[in-house]
Amino acid sequence: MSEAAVAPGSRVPSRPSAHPDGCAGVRRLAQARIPTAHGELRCVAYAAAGGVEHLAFVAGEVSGAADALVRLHSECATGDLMGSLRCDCGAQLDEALRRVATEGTGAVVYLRGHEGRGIGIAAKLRAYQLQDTGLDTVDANVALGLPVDGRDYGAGAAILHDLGITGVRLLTNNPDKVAALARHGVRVADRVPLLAPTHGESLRYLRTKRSRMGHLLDGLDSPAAAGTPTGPGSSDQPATMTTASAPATAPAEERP
Ligand SMILES: Nc1nc2c(ncn2[C@@H]2O[C@H](COP(=O)(O)OP(=O)(O)OP(=O)(O)O)[C@@H](O)[C@H]2O)c(=O)[nH]1
Ligand SMILES: [Zn+2]
Repeated sequence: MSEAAVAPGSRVPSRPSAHPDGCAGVRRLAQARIPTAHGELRCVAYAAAGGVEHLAFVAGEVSGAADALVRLHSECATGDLMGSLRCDCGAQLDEALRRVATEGTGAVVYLRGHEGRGIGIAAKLRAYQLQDTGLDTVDANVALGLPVDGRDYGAGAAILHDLGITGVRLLTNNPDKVAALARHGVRVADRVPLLAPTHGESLRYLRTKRSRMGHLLDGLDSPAAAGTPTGPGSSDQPATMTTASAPATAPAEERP
């Protein structure tokens, strides 16, 4: 079934990697020490296919690690740079950096070219416009004739390989990301949930990720999250997202 054929409201099928047999090559370009609010990290820049430059922010000595704490973070200019509350990316990135720096070893790999789940920033903005007319994040991509999720993790796997990381504890709520890394030869020893505070606008997006993309997001139905006001102009006070079990009667999935 092609992604364009995803029926509205239905679960998106898992996507096999475009490169099931190996990792896209990357080339190490440069590195430098980067002091951050969470501690000192080493930033390594890589060149990948198509002229894309990825970044790895590394804490401590990871070479030879079989269970390094790792985040593969997809670029999101609106969330990561500008603090958009339409998604949880910015808060997830900050939390991942904090966790890796606190642990003292590990890496946050920042994957450029993943913007908008691979469709690019302009197309993501078009998708946002469609979402403001009622489509959810999956159907908006489909309506544009674009993949629901066009990301490939070959370069990410190659970067881990270059760093000498043989196995990871992966910071993610996305089981497809775990499977994709495994297909690229990275042993995923564990999946570590990465839950960010929810806001009125991101709650709808997160519920779609859970219901249609299989993301493992416990706690979305906790009273704090469910009670968060939604829509433009709503309070931007975060509702803490926890791993508490959901109540028996979950609110309807997002459809404005
Ligand atoms: N096309 C599209 N992309 C989005 C939208 N919201 C966020 N993104 C992009 O989605 C990417 C992040 O993917 P997510 O599905 O939020 O999370 P994930 O990385 O798969 O999973 P986690 O590891 O749990 O964070 C970033 O590149 C964002 O730019 C949206 O509504 N439409
Ligand atoms: Zn985002």
